[in-house]
Amino acid sequence: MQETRIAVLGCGGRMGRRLLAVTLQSDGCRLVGGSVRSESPLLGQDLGRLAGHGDIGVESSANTREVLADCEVAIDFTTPEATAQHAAMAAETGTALVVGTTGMTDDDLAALQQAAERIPVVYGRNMSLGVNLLALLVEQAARALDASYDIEIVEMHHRHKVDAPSGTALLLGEAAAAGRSVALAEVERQGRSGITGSRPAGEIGFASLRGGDVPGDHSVILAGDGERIELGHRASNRDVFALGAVKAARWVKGRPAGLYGMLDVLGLGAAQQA
Ligand SMILES: NC(=O)C1=CN([C@@H]2O[C@H](COP(=O)(O)OP(=O)(O)OC[C@H]3O[C@@H](n4cnc5c(N)ncnc54)[C@H](OP(=O)(O)O)[C@@H]3O)[C@@H](O)[C@H]2O)C=CC1
Ligand SMILES: O=C(O)C1=N[C@H](C(=O)O)C[C@H](O)C1
Repeated sequence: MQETRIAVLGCGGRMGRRLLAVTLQSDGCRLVGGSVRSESPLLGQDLGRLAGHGDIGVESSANTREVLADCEVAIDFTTPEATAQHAAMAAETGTALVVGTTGMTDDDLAALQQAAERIPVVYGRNMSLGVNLLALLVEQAARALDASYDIEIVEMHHRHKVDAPSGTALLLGEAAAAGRSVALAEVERQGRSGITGSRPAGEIGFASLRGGDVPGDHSVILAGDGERIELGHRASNRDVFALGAVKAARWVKGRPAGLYGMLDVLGLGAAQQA
């Protein structure tokens, strides 16, 4: 099989470095570029060194357009603003995209959708096999149980995470809401404090914890009278996300333009779930 030429946008970040390393170690992949911001102290660094390997003779660049033009698939785990700009550029260069950035606004998502009219884009708020399987189980459990079972979603992440609830928590909330055939926006409750009143039936609650170096823990609790069901996932390192992203990069190469989700990549179902 032909090699997939991959570039990593935001290659100096926590995920960026693991994406470099996993791409370098993956059969059928060639790491051909990486971008950093023009102000970054990591500009011009060898990508192999950034990944914790030996030098590979490819340096980080602040010329994102050139990086995009030189690869077949770009993987983007940066910030919502940067991802929206990268999507517009990738549509111009005709480069396929794999996006893992969370905290995207409706406008940022619209930029991804617009790009997906011209290029194939995989968008996944969690690239691990386990979380995507968990989302299917949550949907099934929420469908099987009536609204006398209260659904609460708890997530914990490292102290550096800037968005809450996590993209994964929202993905799991959407899965639970789909199981109940309601829109999440109609029933979600993000955080509680003060005199909140008693809990309305049907609410889907979110709680976010931050601390230490936790790569990502998620629990979905379905609490009824006399029993409680807990479905959960714990990532023990970031490679589980990077491996999913590189798998998506290999999968998306050569696909028609469109917005795809990790369920498509993982072959877990026809649903378009990002
Ligand atoms: N979908 C999934 O499976 C996962 C998603 N994520 C998401 O990925 C994102 C990144 O997470 P994480 O790696 O922890 O965060 P980091 O802050 O460590 O990394 C983000 C990187 O993007 C860089 N960056 C920002 N703007 C640009 C730009 N215009 N051009 C090039 N680089 C840019 C930053 O550079 P600088 O430092 O110079 O500002 C930084 O190095 C988050 O949204 C997170 O939620 C994380 C893990 C898994
Ligand atoms: O910022 C992170 O680290 C993570 N972000 C994603 C999210 O917001 O769900 C995925 C993973 O949990 C790690």
